[in-house]
Amino acid sequence: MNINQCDECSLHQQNQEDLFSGRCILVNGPVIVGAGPSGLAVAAGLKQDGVPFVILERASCIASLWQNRTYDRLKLHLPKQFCELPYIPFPHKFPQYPTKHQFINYLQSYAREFQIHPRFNESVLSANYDHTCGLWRVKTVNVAGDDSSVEYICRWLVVATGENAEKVVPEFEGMHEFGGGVMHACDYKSGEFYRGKRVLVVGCGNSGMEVSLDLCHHNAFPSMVVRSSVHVLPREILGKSTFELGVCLMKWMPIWVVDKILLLAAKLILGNIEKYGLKRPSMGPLQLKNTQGKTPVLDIGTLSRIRSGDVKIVPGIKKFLHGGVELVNGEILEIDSVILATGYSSNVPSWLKENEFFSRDGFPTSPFPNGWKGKAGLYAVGFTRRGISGASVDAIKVSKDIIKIWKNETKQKNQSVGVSCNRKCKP
Ligand SMILES: Cc1cc2nc3c(=O)[nH]c(=O)nc-3n(C[C@H](O)[C@H](O)[C@H](O)COP(=O)(O)OP(=O)(O)OC[C@H]3O[C@@H](n4cnc5c(N)ncnc54)[C@H](O)[C@@H]3O)c2cc1C
Ligand SMILES: NC(=O)C1=CN([C@@H]2O[C@H](COP(=O)(O)OP(=O)(O)OC[C@H]3O[C@@H](n4cnc5c(N)ncnc54)[C@H](OP(=O)(O)O)[C@@H]3O)[C@@H](O)[C@H]2O)C=CC1
Ligand SMILES: O=C(O)C(=O)Cc1c[nH]c2ccccc12
Repeated sequence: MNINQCDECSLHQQNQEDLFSGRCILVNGPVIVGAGPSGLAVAAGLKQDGVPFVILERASCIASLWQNRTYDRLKLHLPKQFCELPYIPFPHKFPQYPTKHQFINYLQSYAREFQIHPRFNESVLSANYDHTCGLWRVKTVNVAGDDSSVEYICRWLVVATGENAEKVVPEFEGMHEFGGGVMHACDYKSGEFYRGKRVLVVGCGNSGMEVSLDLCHHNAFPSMVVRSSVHVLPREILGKSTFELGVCLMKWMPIWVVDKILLLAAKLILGNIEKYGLKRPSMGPLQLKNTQGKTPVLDIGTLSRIRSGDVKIVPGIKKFLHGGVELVNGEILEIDSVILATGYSSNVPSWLKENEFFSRDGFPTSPFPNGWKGKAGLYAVGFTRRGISGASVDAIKVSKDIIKIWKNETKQKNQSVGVSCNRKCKP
């Protein structure tokens, strides 16, 4: 067997064609899938203690959600202290709500500081636990052109592919007859391409709301589909972040009481929003986020555009027609373009061959704070439905746990030098 030590990432490269049609690489440490904030935070923790690892990233850059799949004017909507990764704070000069460019710059210097070098353009196709040898087998395909595949073999597998890995694109009757442009919000960059156009924005989460506002800024005419209900909260209450207020109150009282307080404040500040067609869910905003992952809208100005009539609220879609749409109330709207702000899903079930730790929706079965560690060296980071601060909490726990075991195992291995490993991996 030809085993090479790779200096860059402490890999043992094993050129054994009979194991797998592509290359087979034995990793001395964890494989981390995803180089977004979650993957980077785990990597940083490991680096600090000298534990080697490999990060696999399907895109050609770190934080691809932020770099490739968000619109130009996006800002963080939680205050900066809730969006920092462990170990390195944001620069002091950052505003309360950093822009996406500031956030990306921070993540890039974070990766530089910890010398994190992901293997870009490697999309993980499958990961199986091999009971025979007690190791994970992670297969990737190179998506940059040559389609070559690699199998990584490792003791620990960290899933950091995110809650927003894939866009949700619903099917609508008559969509192919529509004839105008249709794009998902993740491909929307700016309203400048929609000047003077009638745009149907499907969905009223933070994406739908913010895309509609951006369209207004560019003199387009958005109609936003609200098919069920939505919680809209002011981003600030009496000058203090609503999110921060919620976090503070939750230390002292049950979540449903906090929800009542936030809703009362929202009513005083925003008035009755139901009269605009924005029906509120029966469950409170934080409880809904915690149990179903539905994020409340933190209003950054769309509501005043709804009040003024610049953003029209419309009910659910019945079907698309040529150059228009029929709504469930029978109304027919003429439109030029459609933006699907219909959300995202986890992609874990498509590649992780495991059915205990992760459920079929691609989230860990155990809720926060217990969803970070599975069996047989499997970990999850960034599936807490608590944004970047939740991911940071996970990342610290995961890296500490792996460091502890890795150090123990390395010590034992060093103590038993000369004893050869009799574990075998079958192809
Ligand atoms: C528009 C938008 C704005 C947001 N704003 C905020 C905010 O202000 N504050 C906040 O706290 N949270 C916010 N969030 C929540 C968001 O989930 C986090 O900000 C953060 O990006 C999560 O980091 P992550 O690393 O877990 O996931 P991601 O950032 O999605 O990173 C996952 C990485 O995994 C890669 N990947 C996925 N599948 C594979 C595969 N099979 N093989 C290899 N690589 C793979 C992806 O390409 C991606 O780079 C926002 C989300 C969105 C969509
Ligand atoms: N500034 C920021 O920081 C921003 C943050 N984000 C975050 O990104 C994440 C994703 O947000 P977002 O992209 O808004 O996704 P969400 O999942 O929050 O919202 C999806 C929306 O699409 C609607 N929808 C889905 N399918 C259909 C359908 N077939 N017909 C009509 N409506 C449909 C949903 O309605 P229903 O509820 O009825 O299912 C819902 O209103 C969130 O966590 C959000 O907070 C997003 C934008 C900006
Ligand atoms: O922006 C997001 O998607 C987040 O997940 C951040 C977040 C976590 N918990 C919340 C509660 C209310 C609004 C946003 C969030």
